[in-house]
Amino acid sequence: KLSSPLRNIPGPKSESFVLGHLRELLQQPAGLAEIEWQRKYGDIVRIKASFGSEQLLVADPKALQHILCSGYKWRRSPVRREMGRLTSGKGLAWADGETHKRHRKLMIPGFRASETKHFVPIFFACAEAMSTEWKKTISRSDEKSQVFDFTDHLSHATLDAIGLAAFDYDFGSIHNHENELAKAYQGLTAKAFRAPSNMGLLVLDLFKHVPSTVMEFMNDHNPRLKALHHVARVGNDVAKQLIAQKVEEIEQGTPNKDIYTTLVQSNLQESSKTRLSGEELVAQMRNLLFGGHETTTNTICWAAYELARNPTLQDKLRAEIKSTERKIKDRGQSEFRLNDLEAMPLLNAMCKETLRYYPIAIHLFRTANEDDVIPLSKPMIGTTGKVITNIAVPKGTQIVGSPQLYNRNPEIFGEDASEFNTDRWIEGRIKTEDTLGMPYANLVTFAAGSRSCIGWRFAVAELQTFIVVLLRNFVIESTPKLAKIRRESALTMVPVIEGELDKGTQLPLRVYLVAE
Ligand code: HEM
Repeated sequence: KLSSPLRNIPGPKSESFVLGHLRELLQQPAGLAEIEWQRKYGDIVRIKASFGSEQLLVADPKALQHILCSGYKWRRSPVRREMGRLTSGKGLAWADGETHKRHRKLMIPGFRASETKHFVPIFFACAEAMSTEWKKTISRSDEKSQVFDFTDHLSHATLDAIGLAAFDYDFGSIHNHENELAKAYQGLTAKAFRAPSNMGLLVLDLFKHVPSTVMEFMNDHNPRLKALHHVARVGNDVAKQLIAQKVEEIEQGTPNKDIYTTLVQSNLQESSKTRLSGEELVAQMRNLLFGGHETTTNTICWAAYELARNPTLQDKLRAEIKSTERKIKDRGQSEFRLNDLEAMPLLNAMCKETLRYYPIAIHLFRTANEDDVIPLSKPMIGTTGKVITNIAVPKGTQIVGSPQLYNRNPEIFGEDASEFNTDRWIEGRIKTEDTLGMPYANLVTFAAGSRSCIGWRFAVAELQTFIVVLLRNFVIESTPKLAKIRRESALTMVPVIEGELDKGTQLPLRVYLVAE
């Protein structure tokens, strides 16, 4: 299309006019097509959405930083915000512009480093509770080891962790699988978003032409979304009870240290103009549950997957854990604090490498709210052979930011960036100068800018803790099915087994007790 403002940007031809590249982007194993496109066309690729509409796949560091850190010049795309509303109500992930700024300001205090350190004992308790269950199962069997599906067990343990840390709410999910809220949230993303049909992809893309009120009405009355409607009802009821309880504790002068209490407390101090409404407060709770549960479950799973494949790395990490335990004992204490976790070089290399290689939030969808010029890290050759140093785009342009591609940039992460290798962090082979405003380790896994992940410190501390607890208790071993594990695209990047997709997320690993 000659009139297209993006016509000079190279990209693949699409085989389907109706669906463009949506199937390659959203149906295939996460990243497969993208990696191929990057290899062929570079860090900015023009791809098609439905009926010939165009979007840019962006992995260029400077372009990504420009877009993500533009304040509200580039907005989270309306369809993604609607997904935020469906999963969590009109809270932080849905809010836009000034409303988003207001929500975010009130949510931030619960996520500072000073708050995160209080959550570490909770993470340890949940990870240990899961380990105790595993030890019981192993001791009851005739074998010295057992195969556990990590996706299932970790999802219970991390649900308990987010419940206690964020709300002081005990799902009791490790021991009891009957809690209604827990059941509603278990595997929600995979249930709601895995393997969308061609029709599903088309409808999702066409929503970009539909006004948000119409989109909301259609979705609220769509019987196919009943799992999400159910989660909304159950979540709202629990959130209302929790708010009443928090307000009472604050009034009695006995507030807890969870994230939700901090939010309710900050909100009480706000002026009536900026204060969050009851509906907005309720939505924040569901935002935290949705944003903070399956994301961490799957990230810990991918870390365990890499550990199972690499016994030497496990041994080295276990040695680092043992030596830190001795230091903690020498100072008369018994358990790790946040400082101890952060002072462990290999543990942190493992966390960074896991988050680099498995950025579970697969895409960052943004729409230009005004005409703009996107700068590039390095010039590229356009389709006409002309050198392009920046890209002028009109208001309404859609981009898909790709953490998977950015995180594999060899100029930042080294020539072997397409492999999992913790050494790159230990040896300091990462380009850290001119970091792009990414919150953690120069990675775009948690996005960047005004809509970056608010829970990144929470997520990193939880990942650190679960690796420590898993490895001080167990040796993790591969199983024959490991060769068939693939990264499935389900809004987040989840492990599934080739040939067993109908079983949903799975990661069966063999676990032995660690020798004393
Ligand atoms: C490894 C774990 C995690 C990853 C990789 C991750 C990644 C992300 C990314 C990429 C975004 C931006 C999405 C976008 O703009 O399109 C985001 C937003 C968000 N995350 Fe996380 N996240 C993780 C864990 C958490 C945790 C533990 C919490 C809460 C306890 C959380 C709460 C949120 C919320 C509320 C937002 C919306 C922020 C806003 O729009 O202002 N996330 N996350």
